[in-house]
Amino acid sequence: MEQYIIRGGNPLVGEVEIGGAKNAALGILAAAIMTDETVILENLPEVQDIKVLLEAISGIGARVDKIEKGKVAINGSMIGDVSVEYEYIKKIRASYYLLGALLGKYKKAEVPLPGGCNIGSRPIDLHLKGFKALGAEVRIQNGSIVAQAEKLQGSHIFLDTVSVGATINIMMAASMAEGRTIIENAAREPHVVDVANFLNSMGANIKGAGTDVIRIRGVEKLHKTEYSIIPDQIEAGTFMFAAAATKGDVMVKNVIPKHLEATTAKLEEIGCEVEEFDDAVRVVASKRLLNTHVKTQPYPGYPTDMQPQIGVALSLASGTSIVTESIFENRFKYVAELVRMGGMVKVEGNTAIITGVDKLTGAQVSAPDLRAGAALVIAGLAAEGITIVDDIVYIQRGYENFDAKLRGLGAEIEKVTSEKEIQKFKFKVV
Ligand SMILES: CC(=O)N[C@H]1[C@@H](OP(=O)(O)OP(=O)(O)OC[C@H]2O[C@@H](n3ccc(=O)[nH]c3=O)[C@H](O)[C@@H]2O)O[C@H](CO)[C@@H](O)[C@@H]1O
Ligand SMILES: C=C(OP(=O)(O)O)C(=O)O
Repeated sequence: MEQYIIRGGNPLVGEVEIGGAKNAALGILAAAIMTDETVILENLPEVQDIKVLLEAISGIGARVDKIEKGKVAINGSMIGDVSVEYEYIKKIRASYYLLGALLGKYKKAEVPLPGGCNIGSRPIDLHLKGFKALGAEVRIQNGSIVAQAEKLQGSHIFLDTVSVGATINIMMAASMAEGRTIIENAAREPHVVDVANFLNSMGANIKGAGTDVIRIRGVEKLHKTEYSIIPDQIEAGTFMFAAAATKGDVMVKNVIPKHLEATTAKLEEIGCEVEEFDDAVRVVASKRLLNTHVKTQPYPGYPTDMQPQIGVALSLASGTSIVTESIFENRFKYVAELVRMGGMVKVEGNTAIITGVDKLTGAQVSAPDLRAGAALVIAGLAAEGITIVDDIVYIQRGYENFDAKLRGLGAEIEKVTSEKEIQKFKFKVV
């Protein structure tokens, strides 16, 4: 079992390059099989979730050729099977995008109920409601969602809750439906826009992505394209908070600063300087962080995927902060681990009350999920002494070369697999 071992206390200083957005890439990979022509994708992050989805796509007969790092060619003309195997699906959430993609293209799909991080109950009723509104018959059978239709017919769909997954899934299926679909109360996340731009580059007709009303005129066929995925705003935000928590000075490169506005605003509120460039942001934290209140919201609000990272930074701020999680009911699992490192945090319902402490101290902790795991790494980097983070498989779902990128900023962090390696790290002279 791989673990991270960290000797905390070094301010992070230097430059870090951000990769492609995992959550955009997952939607785009699924959408890429909707044409029989070859699609070339660039800036794919080399993370576990992407590997799993690529395997699932090959598993149903699509051809996947790696051209170079982060660049693949996908050809969906040979898909012979519209039923996806559970082996792939149980590992990731975004496997549900194969439903919208296969239903749109073949008018039939069979995909096991998805996995992903255990951050809440995560229903997919809105995805299914959307497919039904497009005329599909949808049923759950032996643990799988089976959706099929004679033909898909455009429809007017109102999403009761703002859902990234449902918006993208319905958008994909509706792209190949007959007539016009309107999605109201649509999610506005940058990855929704990226998937829409990608589909449009394949010949789809989608307007309004990035607003809460998306209009789609269905087309019969989609065609080949070459497309480069947007930078990952959550990876970028994670490094921005790592800089803040360690009182560092980090230039986060290859980002779209506009996508980081909610994160930037909070960093400024807690006393960091954030300088914006065309495709980079620099975060400088020269004094003790200040307390604040934050509530997670759909984009352009503060992202739930950045909640654990700000929680850890606020545990080192002066005064009391309040963090409210309004998207998922189970996203405070890092708190128990943070308390073991000396954090003073109390969770009441969907709120964490954080009393800032002067310092955290290293401990052995477990990553409970992807972003909570990354946040515990930040805690370890800021803490005095040695921290060991277990269950880093969760972190590897969404961060490419996390430890190497952190080492590039002066962090002392290693990926280890044995007690011997841990001892070697502990006794390394610094
Ligand atoms: C692979 C991927 O892109 N994952 C992201 C995606 O997850 P995911 O697409 O699962 O999240 P959603 O945006 O759908 O969820 C938002 C809220 O809607 C609820 N809901 C959702 C669908 C549904 O059919 N019914 C329903 O009630 C959820 O329980 C949640 O409370 O967006 C989340 C919110 O930004 C992020 O935290 C995840 O990292
Ligand atoms: C929760 C996340 O991913 P998933 O929805 O795939 O579990 C995430 O990216 O933070």
